[in-house]
Amino acid sequence: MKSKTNDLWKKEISRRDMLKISGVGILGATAALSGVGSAARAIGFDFFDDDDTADNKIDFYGKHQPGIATPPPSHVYFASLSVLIHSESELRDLFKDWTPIADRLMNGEMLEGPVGNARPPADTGESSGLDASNLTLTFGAGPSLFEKLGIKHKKPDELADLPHFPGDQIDPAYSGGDLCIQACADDPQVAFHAVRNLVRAASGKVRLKWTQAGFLPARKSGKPGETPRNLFAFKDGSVNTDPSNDKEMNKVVWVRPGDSAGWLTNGTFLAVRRIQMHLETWDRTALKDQEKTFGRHRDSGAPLGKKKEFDSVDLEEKDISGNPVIPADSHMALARQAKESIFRRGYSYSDGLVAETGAYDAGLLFISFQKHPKQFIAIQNALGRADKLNEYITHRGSALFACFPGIRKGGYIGESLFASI
Ligand SMILES: C=CC1=C(C)c2cc3[nH]c(cc4nc(cc5[nH]c(cc1n2)c(C)c5CCC(=O)O)C(CCC(=O)O)=C4C)c(C)c3C=C
Ligand SMILES: [Fe+2]
Repeated sequence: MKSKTNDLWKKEISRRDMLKISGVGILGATAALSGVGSAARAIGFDFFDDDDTADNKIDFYGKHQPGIATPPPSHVYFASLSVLIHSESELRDLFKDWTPIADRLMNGEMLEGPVGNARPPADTGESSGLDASNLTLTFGAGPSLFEKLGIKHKKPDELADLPHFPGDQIDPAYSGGDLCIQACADDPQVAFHAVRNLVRAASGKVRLKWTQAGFLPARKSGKPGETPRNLFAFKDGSVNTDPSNDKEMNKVVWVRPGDSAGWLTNGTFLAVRRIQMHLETWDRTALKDQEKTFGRHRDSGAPLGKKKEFDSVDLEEKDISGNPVIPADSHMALARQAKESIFRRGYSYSDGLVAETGAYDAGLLFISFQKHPKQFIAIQNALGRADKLNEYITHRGSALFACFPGIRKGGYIGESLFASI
């Protein structure tokens, strides 16, 4: 914290300052931290951990979790976890332990603890010298969590494994999970480091189930605000929910009071699909067929028959032979058929080869946020049945998580879940 110490007048104090004052040392063991937290609260101070002066830093605290409406940095490290604990109180302790760590990671700070050559360093260390890199950490709970912890009564009904969709070839190795951590950052090493250190701090309480790294074009190499291209070279995200528009986000993404379980208010549902894209087949496909597949021009991103990316889409328009200009089986036409909206925030991935075929194991780590999973399900049902794009893709991984509301200063991850009955 570079400048917040004199905010004592405002009754705000950082955990680090508090630790210094109490002589515990900077961010010691998390057990020590929670003790200091109570001490701080007891004398009337609120936490004020966010280091607003840190470089390239996103706020950890707020009404909604970061990593949803915040601009997507160029890398993701997505981790699905299995819990090894058995009770709600153990989960609460885990989230209390993770909170100051997540805050510190998002401030671009190294984890600190007891030192000495005879023990492993407190921080795994690979982000040493790197800044916060716009790291965001987003935490979610999968349907299986509630059963494992004996709290099925707290599971929102709509939080269930996604159904089987036509054409799915789902591999359990990339599916499900009790918890998820979505780490996004402009530096892939920062995203990886964050997950690694959170999982390490929870040793014996969670283990990794599956992970997936992903990427977007680096923000600094493209024109600002330009829609990124996917691995089929098409602009992906031209029509999407606008994360800066609160009205739209409230309609499409954020759970509002009465929409779901009360504890999920201001949270959302995260659907994730690991979708292999058959690059070899695509690269043998004529440009006009590629464009008919999406219903858009490749270079401009414009709807077929139009000039500019954001020109309006007219699915009724016919060519001189009376055929639709935008084919009815194009990805865009079918995605619209469901008349549902979602907020897409996916990343490309490339993971070596598929052993059996020697093909690229590359594609889209599709991630969407919506206030109810039925929004995603309706669109995927429409696509799964008839999408021309299905000739070029295979869905291989699938999971659904309920992402907690944002974390309040002085609070902890998932707090509302434990306050609910
Ligand atoms: C269930 C939801 C969706 C999945 C799964 C999905 C996979 C997928 N999409 C592309 C590439 C593009 N998608 C585009 C548009 C688009 N896609 C969805 C939903 C899913 N896509 C929606 C709701 C939309 C918007 C439709 C509209 O209202 O116009 C586009 C066009 C450009 C754009 O608007 O973003 C592309 C390109 C791939 C490659 C893929 C799986 C690998
Ligand atoms: Fe799409």
